Amino acid sequence: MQKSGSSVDGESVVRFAFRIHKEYGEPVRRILDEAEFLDHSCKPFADDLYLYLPLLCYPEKEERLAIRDNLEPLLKELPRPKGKVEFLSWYVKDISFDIQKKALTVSDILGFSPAYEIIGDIAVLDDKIDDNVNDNTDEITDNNDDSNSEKSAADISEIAGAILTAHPSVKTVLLSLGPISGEFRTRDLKFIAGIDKTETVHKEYGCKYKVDLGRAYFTPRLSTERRRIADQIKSEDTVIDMFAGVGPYSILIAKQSKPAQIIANDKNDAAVELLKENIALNKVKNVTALNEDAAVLSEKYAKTGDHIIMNLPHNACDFLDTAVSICKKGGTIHYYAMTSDDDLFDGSIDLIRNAAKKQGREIEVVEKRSVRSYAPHQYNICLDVKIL
Ligand SMILES: C[S@@+](CC[C@H](N)C(=O)[O-])C[C@H]1O[C@@H](n2cnc3c(N)ncnc32)[C@H](O)[C@@H]1O
Repeated sequence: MQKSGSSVDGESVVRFAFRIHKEYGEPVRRILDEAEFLDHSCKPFADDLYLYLPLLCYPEKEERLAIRDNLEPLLKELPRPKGKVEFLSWYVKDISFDIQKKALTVSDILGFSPAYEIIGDIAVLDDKIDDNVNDNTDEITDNNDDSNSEKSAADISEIAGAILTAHPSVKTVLLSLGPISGEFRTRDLKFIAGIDKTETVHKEYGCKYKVDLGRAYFTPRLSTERRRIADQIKSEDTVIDMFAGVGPYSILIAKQSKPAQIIANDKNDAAVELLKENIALNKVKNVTALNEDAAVLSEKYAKTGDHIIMNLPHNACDFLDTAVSICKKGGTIHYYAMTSDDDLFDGSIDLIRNAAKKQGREIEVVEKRSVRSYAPHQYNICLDVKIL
């Protein structure tokens, strides 16, 4: 990276800017942010036509080429902005940006860091928010040590107030009364502050998911994992999402990878209702929503899937016979499980090999991943396994 000439003048600072037509602003901002070029200490601004994004520095030639390679396909996909578009240089120097005032965080207000998770405009308070605590992604904010379950009602309402102050976009604070549990992986929630509701719309990688946290499973913590799977899907593929929930794998795949067809199934009626709404909300056409027990999928979909997604980590093993039977020769099963560090992968691989063997098939393990930690020495893993 080359150093940009920058100077501070009271409330503003001079930076290199990335200038792009306003209608392309959000996806471009995301790509530059992912490439870690955005200077978050300054406020982006727009004039009549263009958005100016503050850069930490002027990228080196190779970095500029990489940014261009990432942006060009995306810009081609988006509709051309209306009105006259001048193709000016993306990089402009000596642009003055206002400095972002540092917002108060929840721990600034409270003096400690409670555990909570934000989904859409709802914050869920709990020290065991999900199937998966001790997660090392950054989608949980201020999630450190404390157990909210041991706090008094007054403490809880003080925490809720701090969350509402520190996150102006949060409209509702709920308290999770226990872990995610049961066949449909849902949780009991208690309303604490703001607007009394459990429904919201969560945005992720350009997709919108309507969720109802009381009636169907959803976690934002798997966003990177969902993207990893979507990156493997090709346009001619058939994808079978056996435990689709409200559709975060299927819809991202439909939008990003545009495969021939996606069968998205869940046994929970409420999840499938939301899945259908999410298909409409995201305007994806190639997703078929089913409301079945996954065990019956082999009747209709024998040997049709190029990718079988088995995101039911606590008991995906019970559905391996079905998964093998609906997987085409050479197709891939994405198998999620909860395992401990004394046997992260081998036991699960044996289960998949045995299920394949029963149907006269062999396996090839393509990838073994620890997706996130779940409890001390316990991990949520994913195995990508070809069924030959
Ligand atoms: C861990 S959640 C994953 C949902 C979704 N893939 C996601 O990432 O948000 C597992 C889902 O499997 C569904 N499920 C549980 N048992 C099932 C079965 N026998 N057949 C189909 N779906 C089932 C639950 O209702 C739940 O939505």
